[in-house]
Amino acid sequence: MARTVSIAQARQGDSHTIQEIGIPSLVLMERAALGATGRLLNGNFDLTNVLIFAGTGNNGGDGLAIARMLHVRDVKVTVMLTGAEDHTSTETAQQLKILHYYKIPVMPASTDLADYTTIVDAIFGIGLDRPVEGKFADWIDAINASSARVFSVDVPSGLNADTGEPQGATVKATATSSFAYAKKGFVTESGKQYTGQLFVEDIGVYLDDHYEA
Ligand SMILES: NC(=O)C1=CN([C@@H]2O[C@H](COP(=O)(O)OP(=O)(O)OC[C@H]3O[C@@H](n4cnc5c(N)ncnc54)[C@H](O)[C@@H]3O)[C@@H](O)[C@H]2O)[C@@H](O)CC1
Ligand SMILES: [K+]
Repeated sequence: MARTVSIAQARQGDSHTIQEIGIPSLVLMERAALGATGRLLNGNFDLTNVLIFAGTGNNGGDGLAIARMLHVRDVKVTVMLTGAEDHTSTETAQQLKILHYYKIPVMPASTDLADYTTIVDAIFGIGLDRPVEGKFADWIDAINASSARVFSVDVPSGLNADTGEPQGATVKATATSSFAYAKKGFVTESGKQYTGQLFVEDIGVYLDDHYEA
């Protein structure tokens, strides 16, 4: 079985790579998005009308980079953002700026998802830190109820990546691209029901040079 890591290990791997090795965060994000975009382009997804459902953290930033990579390949893509454009992480703000250059439509999140053939779930990754409730739960319920195929970025949003237990409303994905390593929660009986087909993308983060799991 492929190696799995805890959320703490995943975070440690990212920060070591960025801060000590010196590979910029946006480079890791670009590699993550390239890997995921390849799965979307080469997998069994109807890319007629793609929605990127993006959060304001770096998981959302990955989603925005995927939006751009699909757009330049002539895929029709729309972005829904769960929060205000001026309340995003640094990397996600940069990805938004790039999207605006390309004039890719960005709109506030909603539950009206009927038109989309594929939904990319980039709401929460390993930064999930509390149960999913309120409007976030409404959005995730709408994603799960839609007829679109759902592709999750790094972690199905709402899933506790350590335990594989849902933290309130949780996306049930058709497929998930996880970055660097699969997460421990994905191989539990519960977690397996949420990831769908699991891919692991090499983004240039390797734990063995500094950390014994
Ligand atoms: N540079 C890096 O560290 C990399 C990060 N990557 C991506 O970044 C993700 C982690 O990014 P972040 O640490 O920004 O975290 P996330 O983007 O997973 O989520 C953080 C945001 O969600 C909010 N949040 C958490 N739980 C919530 C809840 N229940 N209801 C409402 N809001 C909630 C937090 O307040 C925060 O604003 C990874 O999963 C991966 O997708 C990748 O781009 C690879 C490199
Ligand atoms: K996600």
